[in-house]
Amino acid sequence: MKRKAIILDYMREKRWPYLLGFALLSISCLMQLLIPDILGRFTDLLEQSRLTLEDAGTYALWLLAVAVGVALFRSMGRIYLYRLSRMLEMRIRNNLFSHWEKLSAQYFNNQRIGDLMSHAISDVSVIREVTMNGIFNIMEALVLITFTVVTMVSAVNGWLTLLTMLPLPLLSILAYRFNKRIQQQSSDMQIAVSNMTSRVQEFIAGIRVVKAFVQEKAERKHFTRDNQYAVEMNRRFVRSNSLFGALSTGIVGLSFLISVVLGGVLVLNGTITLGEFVAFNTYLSLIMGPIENLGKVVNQVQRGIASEKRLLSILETEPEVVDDIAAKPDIGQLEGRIDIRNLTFHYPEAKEPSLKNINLTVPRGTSLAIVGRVGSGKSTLVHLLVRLYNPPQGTVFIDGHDIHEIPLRTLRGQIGIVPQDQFLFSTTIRDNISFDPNPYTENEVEDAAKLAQVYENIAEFPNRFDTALGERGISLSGGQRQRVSIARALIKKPSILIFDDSLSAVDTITEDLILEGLNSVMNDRTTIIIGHRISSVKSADQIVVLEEGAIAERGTHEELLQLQGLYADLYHKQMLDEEAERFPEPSDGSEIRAAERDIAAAGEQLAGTKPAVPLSRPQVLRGGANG
Ligand SMILES: Nc1ncnc2c1ncn2[C@@H]1O[C@H](COP(=O)(O)OP(=O)(O)OP(=O)(O)O)[C@@H](O)[C@H]1O
Repeated sequence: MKRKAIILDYMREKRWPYLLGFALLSISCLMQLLIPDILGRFTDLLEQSRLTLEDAGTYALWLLAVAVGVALFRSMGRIYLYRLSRMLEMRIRNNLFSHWEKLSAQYFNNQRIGDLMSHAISDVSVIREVTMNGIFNIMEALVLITFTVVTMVSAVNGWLTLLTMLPLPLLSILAYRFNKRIQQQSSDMQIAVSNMTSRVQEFIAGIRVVKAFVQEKAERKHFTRDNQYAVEMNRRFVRSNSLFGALSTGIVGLSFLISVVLGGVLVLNGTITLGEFVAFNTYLSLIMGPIENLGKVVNQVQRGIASEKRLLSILETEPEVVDDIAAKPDIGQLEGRIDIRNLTFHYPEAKEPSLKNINLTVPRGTSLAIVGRVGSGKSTLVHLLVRLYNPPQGTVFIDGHDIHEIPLRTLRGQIGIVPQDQFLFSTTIRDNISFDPNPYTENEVEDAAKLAQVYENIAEFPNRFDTALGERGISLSGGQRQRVSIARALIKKPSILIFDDSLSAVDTITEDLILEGLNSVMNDRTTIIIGHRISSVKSADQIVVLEEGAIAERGTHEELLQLQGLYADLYHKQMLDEEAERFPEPSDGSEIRAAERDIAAAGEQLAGTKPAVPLSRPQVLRGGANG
């Protein structure tokens, strides 16, 4: 649905509650008009020496009653209007969150977290301010100024009113002149704050890298620069705001000066009474606040428009990956046969395709392993299977259905993916494992953890499955995190299970245990394993080697070895490395040096890079094909 205006649409929808708030405020404004009148009458009686003690008491009681009434209705109106704007704030945040949920992975690739946080916090708060204080001030100003001016004309003097009001149009001209500048500065200020937020967020997420590379000083320098810039932007904004505030106060003061001078002359020549003069100046002081506030409201509204524009640009971003019109809701259980036909895929704005003419069939219940260098397109291929990105129509099929025909919920609900980035939420291990719309029993959570070979680790934690994880599961080791994310995919008992380089952080013995365990549950299910270790891919029913987005080799482990290509090179390199490890201290070192030369040569050939130092085992195993 296209949204035209967040604030106006909301006010239109809540017009009756807003009218009620307006009515409460109007009553308080009208009651305020009684105060100058009471003071005027009191002054006239005093001047004519006709004031009795009883009159004084009555006037005092009236003033008290009016003050209580004004306070009561004004605060009721304020509370009421504030509640409406808090509800709008909550609604925008919810809409923003659910809209973000619909947007594609590509959208988030192009955004910085700081910008998103700034939209969620600053922009929404600015809108709340506009609808809270802004609308309150506009309503109060409209009612109070209109009624007061009418009373000033009818009850005191038309000319005096006209002349004292004369400087006020200057306020509108001033607001117009400041309009663009303040809006631009508000946006610069928000960008500066979001730059700073992004830097802090990135610094905290990468704290270990920063420390390991001794980059604290450099990071501090960058942060100080961003911080100074944010303060400077804020200063510019405050300077313009203050200048505007000062000039508008000056204009209001000028009108007060005219009132005192001209009003004094009118009293002296007997055109108005002293009581009317006092009442007139009290009327004027009543509208001074609202007139000043009008100036502020102009600023608030300007900032609100800028924030509304930014929020609308997010809320109007069309989600790229949605259920197609062709989606068939009756597609239920998937069996897991995968067919990929002539798949060529470009990321938006990428010059080169990341996948080129892929043709592949994975029968139900079989396993496919994908190996290849860094950036050869392995993750892209599996991301297309879960439609994190949209493959072209007619290229990817599951059980014979084009995946565009399979409702997203069905598709993703039946594919268990263990992503390369084993992101865990800052909640308990149990919640991380059972992260699925379906509820799971304690036994199911434990079974998944057992299959993923992480049960024993969890059982050793004092709170077992209730152990809370820090941000990104910081209290777990890399291997433990990887296994918890494996358990999270296994618990769904998916028709298709995908490991995107997800066994890299576990040792080979644990890897064997995980793969063995999987055999028992994956009988009828299809498995795709992306890996760099031969040990994790060699028993797959078919193995494909990707090279620059295209399938360079395919076959079983034995077939690929016979082919003597990239796969065989990777295998020999890893074998050599294992040999080197088995004979750590040869008599004169010549064997290990020879092995190291072979490994380095294989590494260069496969990864296209020249290792600066002889490779150690883990480097070879994980860095061979992926450089
Ligand atoms: N969101 C994206 N937008 C544009 N290009 C992308 C995007 N994601 C990946 N690429 C590019 O697509 C190509 C394939 O990337 P992909 O992540 O699929 O490689 P990979 O084989 O999984 O690498 P690795 O072994 O490092 O995981 C690379 O050239 C990469 O730079």
